[in-house]
Amino acid sequence: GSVLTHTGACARVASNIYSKHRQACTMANTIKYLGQEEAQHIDEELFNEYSFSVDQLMELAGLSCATAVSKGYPLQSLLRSPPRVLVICGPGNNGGDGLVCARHLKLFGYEPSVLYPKRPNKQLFQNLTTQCEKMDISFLSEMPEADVIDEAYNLVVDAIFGFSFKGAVREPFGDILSKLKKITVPIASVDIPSGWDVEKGCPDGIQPDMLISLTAPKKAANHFKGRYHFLGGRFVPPALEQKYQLNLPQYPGTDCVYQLN
Ligand SMILES: NC(=O)C1=CN([C@@H]2O[C@H](COP(=O)(O)OP(=O)(O)OC[C@H]3O[C@@H](n4cnc5c(N)ncnc54)[C@H](OP(=O)(O)O)[C@@H]3O)[C@@H](O)[C@H]2O)[C@@H](O)CC1
Ligand SMILES: [K+]
Repeated sequence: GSVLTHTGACARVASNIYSKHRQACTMANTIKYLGQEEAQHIDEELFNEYSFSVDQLMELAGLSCATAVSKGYPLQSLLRSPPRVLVICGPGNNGGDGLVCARHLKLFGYEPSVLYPKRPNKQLFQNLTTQCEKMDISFLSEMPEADVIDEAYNLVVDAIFGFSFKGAVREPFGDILSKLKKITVPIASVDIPSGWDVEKGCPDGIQPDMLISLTAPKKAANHFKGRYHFLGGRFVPPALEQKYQLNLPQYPGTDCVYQLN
């Protein structure tokens, strides 16, 4: 009896080790980290060939970001009450993801405030702004000092720049990023840590605690040293995934995020 039990236990341990090993190998070998141009091509293809609208994908991207935040920083774990979160939105679609994220964070019970200093003159972004305002999400008129952020907020969502960022940072974002370098509360970056080169990263840039890669990680994610790396944006059609050999991991059940580490 005891021999049989022992054999069974060994087989279970072995199969466990094997499946963990296989999981680790699949992870290490296959998920593709995209270059800037490749990320832009996939983006164009989703809209032009697959007929998605920006609103659709942005909603799923922003929902993924809010979900990842709630997994990494659950309401009951926050040190400051009320559960304030500062969401900083940039002038492109990364900023749009931030607005959607703020709205979902509010629905999840957080108290988001948005800083949105450069607003594009497009209906989509005006709508997202109105939706936030109607949900009593406050918009700040200027970037708070680093010590004020540390006192008032539990974390900062960085939705300033995504995969179209290029060149030297222009104002007012230079000032905003230099303040973000001084804060001690965690930063959760949407798609790419803002100010980082999309492929090479930025050793003296902001150092987020969380990165939410959308669609697929970008090469800059190789330089991410924070605690939580999530994959979100569960909207990639299998044919597109195959064409670009993205080798995305299997999202668990119906989850909209996958924790990479
Ligand atoms: N298919 C997908 O994968 C999906 C992608 N989605 C999301 O979209 C993101 C990509 O969005 P994007 O292409 O609109 O560009 P983004 O990175 O937000 O920045 C562009 C803005 O920044 C500005 N800017 C640039 N450089 C600058 C500088 N040095 N200093 C200052 N400003 C600078 C630039 O200004 P401009 O050069 O035009 O004056 C422009 O206004 C992607 O990362 C993901 O988050 C999801 O929503 C849905 C599905
Ligand atoms: K970002």
